[in-house]
Amino acid sequence: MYRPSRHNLRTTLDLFGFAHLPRFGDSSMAGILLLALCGLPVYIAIKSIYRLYFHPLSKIPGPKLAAITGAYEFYFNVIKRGMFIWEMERLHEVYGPIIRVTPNEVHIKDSDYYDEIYASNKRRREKVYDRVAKFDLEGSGFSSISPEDHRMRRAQIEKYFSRQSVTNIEHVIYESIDKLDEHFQRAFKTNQVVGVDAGFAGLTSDIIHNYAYGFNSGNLDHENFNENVRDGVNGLLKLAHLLFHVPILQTIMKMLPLWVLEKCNPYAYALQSQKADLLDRTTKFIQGHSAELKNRPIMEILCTSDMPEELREAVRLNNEGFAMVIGGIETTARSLAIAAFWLMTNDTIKNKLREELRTVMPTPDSRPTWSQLEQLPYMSVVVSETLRLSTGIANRSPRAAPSEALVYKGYVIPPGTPVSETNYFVLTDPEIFPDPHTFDPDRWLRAAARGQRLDKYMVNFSKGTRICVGMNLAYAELYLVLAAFVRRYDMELFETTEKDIAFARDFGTPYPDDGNIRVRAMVTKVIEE
Ligand code: HEM
Repeated sequence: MYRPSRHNLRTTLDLFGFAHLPRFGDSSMAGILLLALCGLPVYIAIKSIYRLYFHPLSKIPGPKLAAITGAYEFYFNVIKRGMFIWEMERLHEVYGPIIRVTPNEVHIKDSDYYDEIYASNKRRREKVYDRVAKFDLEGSGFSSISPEDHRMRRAQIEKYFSRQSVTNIEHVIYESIDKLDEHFQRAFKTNQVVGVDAGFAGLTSDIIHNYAYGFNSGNLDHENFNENVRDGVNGLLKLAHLLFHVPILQTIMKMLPLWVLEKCNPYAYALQSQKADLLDRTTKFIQGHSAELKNRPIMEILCTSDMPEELREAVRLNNEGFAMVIGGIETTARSLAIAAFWLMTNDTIKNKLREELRTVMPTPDSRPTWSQLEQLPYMSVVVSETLRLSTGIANRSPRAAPSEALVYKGYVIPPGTPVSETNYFVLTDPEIFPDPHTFDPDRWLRAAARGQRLDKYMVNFSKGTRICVGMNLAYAELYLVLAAFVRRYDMELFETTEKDIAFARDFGTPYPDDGNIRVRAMVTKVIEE
């Protein structure tokens, strides 16, 4: 067998003009290696000294290690799996309301400062590339960095999520409620345990797939709500910390054939195969294949509408649709599951709500509109309290003010610095929501009677220009589904405790300590009157 000798290899290199390269075995090569070995620690030392004493954020309080290296966050989020949020909570107790959480990012824990960071379009705010890149939604409104790109992309989709547009699709939500009802009725008759969280995820998944892509994801037609359809979204969420710290994995994941991915990582496989399926549908829409529905889905309209050439590319358009799918399933489904949990554990609240619902739902199968339900005072505060305790997005989403120095309690944050708050800290701020972990809808009524406006602190959907585009759909789902749930059945929790819903780990959305959020129940009564 031919083996190139060192001489042969060298001659070849010389021939191709690489004569200047150091030769293996040469003393110069050893010198370079030695320099690299010694240089690396020196480089790290110089960089650390710079970050600690000369960096523009060097005056911001916080642990030295977090100021020196992103490995601090890596340790808590990747090695200890989703625990950096609790470390940040601890650091705030030690260092105060403003801390430097990474070499380049400042975190503030002050519910009254939130609007400064997540500001309206009068004050320019940008997203931070590294923080959105991990979601691989390049070109979508969600992933846009500059306000100009964001405005242009969001303008294409926000009309489909206006109050009026969502009101127009209430029948789609009711179709899914009816299917869920069949499951609950069957579980009652057969005395079987029902996976309430999976049922709600099936419902939100069917609705958003139907509305955005025009097909029924079929979750509610499936006996167990086709639970593994959640794997794609959960896959993305569970991998997000790792992909943030080791971005090359994203590229590798996309390059690997699906069958290899299936063997290596079932979550990554679920994510990539779901995305590939949706891309296929987007491509067909672009080629003019219609979903043959009376109401054309958002993606079909987008793919055939007049928009600047640069916005029409299939992968970009699909990322826009996939952002709706990711945003629209677990967030709302978890809120519904958490509401179900608290309503099952508190008969007084459930009965009070049921009595109020009777005013617009004379029979259990009445179909009140979202707008009717919103006018019910107790229903409204149950929804607010549900959202407060379910958090929605757990991970911080920093903003940078490129042309403005933010000032907080005498600390000047230079323009362009990523600054964040964590929604959970606002939603459980004991100064605003005393006894914050108790499900207490009446707190909203008591505060209103005192003239205090708690809704100012409802940051579940973020604030400012980047506020959730699907907020109206989420509200409509919460109102319509919870009304039907409370008016139609009595349920008892089955092998489910607060531990199964408690926020213990941050994987983008809140996860319990072990596995996914889980609310299982027995239907003890189907209400007839
Ligand atoms: C309880 C339910 C929901 C919660 C708590 C929630 C929360 C949020 C938050 C906090 C953001 C801002 C993210 C950031 O700053 O990086 C956001 C953005 C977004 N959400 Fe939601 N969301 C919910 C439901 C939905 C639904 C039903 C959809 C379906 C369309 C959706 C689609 C989106 C999209 C596309 C964005 C990006 C918007 C933009 O940047 O213009 N979300 N959501």
